[in-house]
Amino acid sequence: MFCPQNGALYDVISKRQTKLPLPCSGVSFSVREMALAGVRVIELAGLAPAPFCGMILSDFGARVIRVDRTKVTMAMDSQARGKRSVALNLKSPQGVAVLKKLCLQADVVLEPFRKGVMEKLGLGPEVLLEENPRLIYARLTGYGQSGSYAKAAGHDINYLAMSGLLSMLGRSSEKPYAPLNLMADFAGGGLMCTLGIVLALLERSKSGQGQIIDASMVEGAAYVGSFMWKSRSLGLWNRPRGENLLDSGAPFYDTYQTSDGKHMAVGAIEPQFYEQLIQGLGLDAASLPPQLSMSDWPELRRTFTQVFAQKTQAEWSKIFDGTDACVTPVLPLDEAGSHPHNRERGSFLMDAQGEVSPRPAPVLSRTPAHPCLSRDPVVGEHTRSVLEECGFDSAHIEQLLSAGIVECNEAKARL
Ligand SMILES: C[C@H](CCC[C@@H](C)[C@H]1CC[C@H]2[C@@H]3[C@H](O)C[C@@H]4C[C@H](O)CC[C@]4(C)[C@H]3C[C@H](O)[C@]12C)C(=O)SCCNC(=O)CCNC(=O)[C@H](O)C(C)(C)COP(=O)(O)OP(=O)(O)OC[C@H]1O[C@@H](n2cnc3c(N)ncnc32)[C@H](O)[C@@H]1OP(=O)(O)O
Repeated sequence: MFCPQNGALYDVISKRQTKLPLPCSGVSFSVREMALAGVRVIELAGLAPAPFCGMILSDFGARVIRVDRTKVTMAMDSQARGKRSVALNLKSPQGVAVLKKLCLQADVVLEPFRKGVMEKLGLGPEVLLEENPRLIYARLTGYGQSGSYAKAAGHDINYLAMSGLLSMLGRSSEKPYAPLNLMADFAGGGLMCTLGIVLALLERSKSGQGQIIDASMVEGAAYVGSFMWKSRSLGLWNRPRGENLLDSGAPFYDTYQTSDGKHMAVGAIEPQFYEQLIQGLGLDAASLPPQLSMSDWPELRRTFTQVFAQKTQAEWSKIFDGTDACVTPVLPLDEAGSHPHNRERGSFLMDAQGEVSPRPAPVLSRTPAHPCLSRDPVVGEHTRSVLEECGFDSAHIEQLLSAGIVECNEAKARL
């Protein structure tokens, strides 16, 4: 994979820095070819969702400047690749003036705070859009910019609960559980906000106008889950939680432990795939209850549980690989990248620190993302260079530094 910042190429498989033809185009490329090349983003440092949005934008070529607080030692942002960091005290008028100047030259400002915080700082949309009418002002919150909860604190599980979806997640006779902080923070939050920003950029290319994006994680998560609402008429969710086709109720849509304590995932919904599942398990279909006989699902699950427990995950993978039985190994994070299919596609990358993580998705054929693989920025590492690019002269920068309005940690970054 390629790092636009330092031009390095890293081969994920051999774990060596090397000059490889790029997996997508096979030829060298320049940063300008990425889809978001030239887009300038000001990301105000926040928790998981906004940093994810900033990382996606950076992966696809945007120049993301993350505005960190001063007097913090470590960034909370583990999704910082490709970003530059400016440490700026927004609780000072001079700090606000610096941010305004950065936003004058930006295409996007992304703020992760609860409703009203930016207005309190004198950095609300009215102010920034007045100064830069082309600015796309993205507001990523839990509950949105209106409504009785708008100013309430919360986290992924709260937003997922308010979306309606959490009520559907969990096994029969167990309480609802949140699938990590995936649904509201990331799917309905960071990713949905990214969609909003890209839509607004596209629209601006016709209108020349910026606009405000009110990205509520409650609404984003619910929107991602639209299928749940729109498929109720199909009878997919008529039974209690955990007793339906796709919520762990159906034995042919579930996971099973193997003899080596690992698991296999089974998704054999259609009859023609279910038939191959039964064959792979070595069972006689005639001796089993009908696939869709819900009252027999507990018995069918017991049968599948007993059979899967007889072989290792590798043995079952050997049996089911290459079939349409819809049976796959449940891979832990540190094995997903080395599975043959994922390796063949280069679905995971290794950065300069040897950390493996997913490559950006989706893959665009002509202008693919090429995430930066060098280390994450130190808080305030790029303060001086960013301010210089923005037109601050050295005397002004020194004054801001000595007044503690900004911090510059170039030296620390070189340690
Ligand atoms: C499930 C996830 C949450 C996962 C979080 C984990 C990833 C992290 C949680 C704990 C972290 C670890 C811990 O901190 C210890 C280590 C620390 C070390 O540095 C790093 C490693 C750690 C192990 C660290 C690792 C991880 O980071 C953790 C495990 C979620 O659900 S995230 C989604 C949360 N919700 C939202 O984002 C919705 C919108 N936001 C909000 O509702 C609020 O922001 C929120 C999240 C409720 C927080 O409320 P809070 O009162 O704290 O802030 P706000 O009201 O938004 O106001 C912000 C104030 O900050 C001022 N400000 C902002 N920028 C600056 C600046 N540059 N200079 C000066 N001041 C600034 C701003 O003016 C506001 O001030 P006021 O309050 O006075 O208005």
